Amino acid sequence: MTRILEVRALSKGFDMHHLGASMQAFEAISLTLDASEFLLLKGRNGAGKSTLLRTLYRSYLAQSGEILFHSSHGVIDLARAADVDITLLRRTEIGFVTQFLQARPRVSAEALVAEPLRLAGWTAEAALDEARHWLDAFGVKRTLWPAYPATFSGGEQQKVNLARALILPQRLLLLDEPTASLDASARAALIDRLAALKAQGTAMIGVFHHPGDVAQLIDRTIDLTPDTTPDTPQQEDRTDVVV
Ligand SMILES: Nc1ncnc2c1ncn2[C@@H]1O[C@H](COP(=O)(O)OP(=O)(O)OP(=O)(O)O)[C@@H](O)[C@H]1O
Repeated sequence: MTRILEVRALSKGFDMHHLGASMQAFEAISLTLDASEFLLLKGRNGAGKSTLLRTLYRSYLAQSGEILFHSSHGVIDLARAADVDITLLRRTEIGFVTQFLQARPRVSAEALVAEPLRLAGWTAEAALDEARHWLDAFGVKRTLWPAYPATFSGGEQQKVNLARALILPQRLLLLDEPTASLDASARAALIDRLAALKAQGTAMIGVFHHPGDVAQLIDRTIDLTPDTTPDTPQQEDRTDVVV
């Protein structure tokens, strides 16, 4: 078993300056994740699922605790790593998949999807070929490939986003409701891609409104709702603790 992530006593709160108050999104979370494991985060609205994913990705700074990521270069605490290291890891080892595309002015859909490969050293031609393959796999119409995604429908933008986010195998993939508003064939393509990445060793932590979509991928479940007790067999097998 190859360890990918060890989260120790991780907490995150927000200062709400306009109210002169702070609120705790989650507190003292500990978990481990190995290669090829898929961990489902569940919990009621506002339980902190998205905030935990964003804290792991370092979009948010942790309040306390450790996020020990076993990178290909050694163990690094994502809670404390320098921004430059985080940028590099995001390029090569840690992916974040949401339903929202960050379109850029005058960048075509195919160029946007090819970009991670270009940054990884692929030639322009090979990267474009691969990008087109994934745009096709996710069901983006051929006529849209050279167009700018800013004007695409929500679902089309989401498919471009998935192609871009999943084109390169990563060590760790954070999934924040990636199936929301996808049509059935794109959902099937996404699940196929996640299954292939999992088989190749990618570890995944995901939030899904309809976990049934990914039922066959889930190895363990953690409930972030405060005061919940483990309720799945997978959890009882393991020592992960959410307090
Ligand atoms: N940037 C922020 N500033 C202040 N409070 C925030 C911020 N982001 C999230 N919160 C608060 O943190 C709590 C957890 O939010 P989060 O979005 O992580 O919940 P969630 O479990 O993903 O919810 P949902 O199922 O509704 O998507 C909520 O009470 C939310 O209001």
